[in-house]
Amino acid sequence: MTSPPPSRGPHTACDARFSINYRRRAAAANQSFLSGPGRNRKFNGFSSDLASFSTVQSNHFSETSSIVKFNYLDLANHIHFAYFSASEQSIPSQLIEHLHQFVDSLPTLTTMLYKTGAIQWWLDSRNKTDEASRNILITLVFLVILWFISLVLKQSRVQPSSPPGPRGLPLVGYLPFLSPNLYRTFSELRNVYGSIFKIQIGTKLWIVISSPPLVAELVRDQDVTFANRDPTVASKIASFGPSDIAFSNYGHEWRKMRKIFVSEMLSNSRLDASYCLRKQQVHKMIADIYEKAGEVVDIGELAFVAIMNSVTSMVWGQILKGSKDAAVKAEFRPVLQEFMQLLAMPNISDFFPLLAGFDLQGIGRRMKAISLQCERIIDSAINHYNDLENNGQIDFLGYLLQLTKSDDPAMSLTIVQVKSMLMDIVIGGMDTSVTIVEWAMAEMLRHPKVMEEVQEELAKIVGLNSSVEEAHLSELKYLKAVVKETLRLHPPLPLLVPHCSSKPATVGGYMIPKGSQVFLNVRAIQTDPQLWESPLEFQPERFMRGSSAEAVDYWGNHLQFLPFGSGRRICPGIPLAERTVMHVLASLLHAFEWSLPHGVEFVDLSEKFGVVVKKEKPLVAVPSPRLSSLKLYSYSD
Ligand code: HEM
Repeated sequence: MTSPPPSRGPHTACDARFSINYRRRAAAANQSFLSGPGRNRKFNGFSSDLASFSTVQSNHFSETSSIVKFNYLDLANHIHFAYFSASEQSIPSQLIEHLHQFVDSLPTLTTMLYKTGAIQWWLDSRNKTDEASRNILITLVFLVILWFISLVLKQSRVQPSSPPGPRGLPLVGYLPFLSPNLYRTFSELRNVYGSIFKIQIGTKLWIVISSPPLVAELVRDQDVTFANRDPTVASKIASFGPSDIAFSNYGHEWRKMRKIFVSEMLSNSRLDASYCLRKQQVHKMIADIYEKAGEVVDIGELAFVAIMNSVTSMVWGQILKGSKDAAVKAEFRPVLQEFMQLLAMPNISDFFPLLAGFDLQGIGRRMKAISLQCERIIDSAINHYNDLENNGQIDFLGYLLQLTKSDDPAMSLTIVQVKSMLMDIVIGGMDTSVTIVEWAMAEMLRHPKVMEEVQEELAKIVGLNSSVEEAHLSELKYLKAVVKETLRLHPPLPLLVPHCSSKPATVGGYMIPKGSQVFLNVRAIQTDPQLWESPLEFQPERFMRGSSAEAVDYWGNHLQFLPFGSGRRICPGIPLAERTVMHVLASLLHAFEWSLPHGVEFVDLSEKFGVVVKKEKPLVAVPSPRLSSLKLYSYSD
């Protein structure tokens, strides 16, 4: 073995260039590494190794041709640069570790090669053949190292893992294990898999989320990505396409319809203007109940009639009068009931789109028939409007029909959009509001002290010689707390309306593929013991002044309480829902004392899962009048 060549003083220009580059990059890399926990140790180790190695070797190499030195230093420089770039990307820690090990071993490897004479051969080579072999070798080594680094970089781009979830059967996935009460299945799976899990149902991937931080990632950080819908076969038919607000994808037409809905149709001024229509229906309900004082009445049924009448009055005003109006309403009710049932039915066509053409359960066919009936009812109202040119009625239908003639593309609607928006009000607004009235009354019958307190508040604010008006509602703080507590324990849509991802996204560190259906389990969040004290107790006081949840509202700002959702898809009907539910409840409790029928000892709170989660058994109770004047119970058309 020949001894190492002696040092020949100062470094060449090439060394200097390497040294400047090296120092510049090392400084930058150090800075970057210092910002990442636990990385600086390795990097500093590597840089000092490489620096000392480069100094030692540059002394040894000074005897050899500058090409060799250039090649070697350039190679080191490239490795270092590639290593640095690799480190800049978020490479999984295991890969980083491998890369560190490899780079750390470079000086040792080279010393080994030197000792075995390989480098000496390289340095000593003088003839052309050796030089060519040496250059080929350098190129090969360089290529191998680049290949290794590119492999590491490629692996670093491995997608985050998919959320945990139960295994299903081949083809059908978890479908056979779903209970009709989806909420129950989701709660059981949450106990096993945590706040985010996936379920494969046929070809569909469901993601279920049930913690406020994950909800925030969805409805705040990535709201647009998750603002799509994946409507079922039945809901597509029901929403004419879909061409409505509830089932259309996020996009220009959806934004336009929603804007018209929120800022025009449900604006405070328009709701104030249509108050007389709602008020009439509430008075009619009180008069009807008075007729049955002392008898057992079905509260859900009464609320349904009052709310359906007030919603349909707002939708097509008073253009359908007397017997025509009564006939339409009588026809509408069973149609609506079947409509809701079909919407809630699990449909094979939704889980296996290839089978949709066969409509194996006949849900599509039945939904088409029901939708036609609804369309016929809406058409008959539209025809009346067309007959009564300039009749001055500016209810929802009149207003929307005007927009079909608008030249402004930002406001113009097609007739199909008008019909589907009317259906949104009827479908979205009716069952939800009726259900909340029924649950609130059920809870108050179970908690007579709460009912007493609401009635005391009503007596104080409204007085026993007046009827409740919408103007009183803002002062009824305790009743509002009762409504909030009911929405917390019995949200009508406990899983909201499923959202759908328009592109791949990451939530909670897990990969959510494009087209996944995402369920936000708000009911689980609203009864989470880590977020709520005594979460299963009905305690409206928790929302009253001075209590922990005093400031918690349902406008999507507090992610522990989301009965109407949050983000772009939040329910646009809150202003109308608030007025309707509060007015009906306040009137029922102000006008009557309520007691359980003879022989009934407790109120059963069992649930029936559907599009809306209702009471399984109808709520029945006995009313007795409590107002001072008979006039307050009278009603005339
Ligand atoms: C107590 C009564 C109500 C409750 C609890 C309720 C709840 C909800 C919920 C949870 C959503 C889904 C939000 C989401 O996907 O993130 C929703 C959507 C919707 N609600 Fe309501 N709602 C009520 C009343 C109303 C009323 C009165 C109307 C109509 C006047 C209405 C119209 C709609 C519409 C059109 C959507 C679809 C919004 C969209 O997809 O952009 N809702 N509602």
